This record gives sequence, C-alpha cells and structure tokens, in this order.
Amino acid sequence: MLGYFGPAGTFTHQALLTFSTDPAMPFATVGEALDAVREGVVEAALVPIENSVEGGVTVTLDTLASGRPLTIVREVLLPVQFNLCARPGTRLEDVRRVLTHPHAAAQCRGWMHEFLPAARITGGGSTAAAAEEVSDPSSKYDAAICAQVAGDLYGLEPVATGIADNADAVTRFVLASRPTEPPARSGADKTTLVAYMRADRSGALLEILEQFSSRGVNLSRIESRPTKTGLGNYCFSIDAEGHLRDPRVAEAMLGLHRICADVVFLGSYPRADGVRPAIADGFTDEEFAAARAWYASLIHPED
Ligand SMILES: O=C(O)C(=O)Cc1ccccc1
Repeated sequence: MLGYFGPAGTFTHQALLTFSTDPAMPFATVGEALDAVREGVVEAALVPIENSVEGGVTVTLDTLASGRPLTIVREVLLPVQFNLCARPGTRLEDVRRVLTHPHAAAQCRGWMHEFLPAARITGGGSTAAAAEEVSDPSSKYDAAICAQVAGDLYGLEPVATGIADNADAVTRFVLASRPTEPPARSGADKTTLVAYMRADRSGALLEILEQFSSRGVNLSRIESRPTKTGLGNYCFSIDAEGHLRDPRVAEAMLGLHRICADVVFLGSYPRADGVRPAIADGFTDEEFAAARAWYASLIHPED
C-alpha cells in the first residue's frame, strides 16, 4: 500500500490520485509518512518537495537527506489553486482567523493582505487538516485556505475562490520508497542527491558544481540546507538532469564522492514533464555493472 501526506483532500492526495486510485494510507506529517516507509508500514509514500513560488519543502528535503536512505522512484507535478473555505453561512467579513499549510499561506499572502488585512493566519499541518478543523463548529478558526476538493470533502463552502497570488503555481511531489534499484532509464530522467561539503574550504561549492558542468550535466534544482551540526555547516540538495545509468551522471557522482564529505544518492526516475536532456546514451547493462563495482570500491575501499 502507498502512503501520502494527508488527510484525504490534500494537494498531495490529489497528486497521488493522478497515478493510483488504490486504497492509500494518509499521514499527518511528511516525517510520519517517510518514517512509515522506513519501517515497512507502507511500500512508498508521496510527499511534496518543492513549489514553483515558495521553493523547497524543507521538512521533505531534510527528512530525505538524513536517516535511513530512501529512493525516489517517481515525481508528479500538480498545478495548485486555493480557495478560502468556511462553514456554510460565513461571510468574508466574518473571517478573523484562518488556518492552512504554511506553503499555502505564503502563496496567498498578497490576496489576504488586500482582502482580509486584519485576519490572523496560522500555518498548521496540511490544507485538508485545516479544512477538517474548520468544519468543527466549535473551532476557533473561521476559514481554511485549501483546495476545492478539501472544502467539499469537509462540508465547507468557498467564501472566495482562486485566491493565490500566482495563478500558475505548480507543486512537485516525489514518491519515496525503501532503497531499491532505480526505475529503468527512460531517456528523460532526473537524479536527486545530497552532497555534504567538506568543512570550510574556499571554492567547495564551485568544485561541486564543476562535477556537473564539466560533464555537460544540467542541474534543475540546487538548495543549501543546514546539516544541523552547527552554524555554517551546509549540504546541497540537488536535482540533475539524467539517470545514474547515463555515464556523465555516474561520473559526476564519482567526482562528488572524491571531493565531498558524503554523498547520498536519492534516486533516478522519469521526469514528469518528459523533457529529454541533451546528454549521451546510457550505459549497457555490462558497462553499468562495471561502473557500479568501481563506484562501490571507491565508496567502501575497505570492503
Ligand atoms: O497541505 C497540502 O494540501 C499539501 O499537500 C502540501 C501543499 C501545500 C500547499 C501547496 C502544495 C502542497
């Protein structure tokens, strides 16, 4: 069974329904969803990873970067639209306290400022959990910022629709499973990894970038995240175009292992937008087996 960042009606749930309508298990937090994968409670879980307006979902980046490794096997892109939903009979001018997910709050900030400048916005679990909370007549919250489906599901009515500051916002979700062979190379793939920089060294980030640029591998995302081991210690969460079975990507990974304190491979999987990178052909199975053996000997030379 698959898990997802829930409850039912979240944007993550909608993203899940684009590729599976089998029964799935909701989790109240991204951490719980990914832990359930690590513990074998679910086979894999879908979680949000980044938004075109707000950037990275830090809890997802950090939970994937540390702890027992997981493998991203699929990505989903979903356009997101937000409504302000309240218990039936509520008027816009009655709304004083609003509950939602922090990313939703950030994406509707301008609208809220213009139309409900006095309202207090609280960032909680998820947009659907906010709708569920607001559906309780004794709730201290008057309205939730959520998807139309969440409002419908929890018996709320839209007080305002399409309230996002950017109508074209897209959120990207990833399906993380226990460590597994990456899905086969499709020719339009993406590889996600985390590179831990060696302690303060001038040019360390440039060296990381060079592993990709010198091999013609384009990056589609790079974010620095604190390693939580002390102020100034960072790792880089990176999406590169291509598959681990593309020689240039595999060589870039090897290069990273030579210059970084640690490298966590988080998976190679088909790109949701199907864009094919300008990159050389993939390895044959034999070439890949040889490259992998070499790679393993570099990472664990004592074995
Ligand atoms: O809270 C949700 O519904 C989510 O799935 C997270 C989220 C929040 C805002 C935009 C996209 C995803």
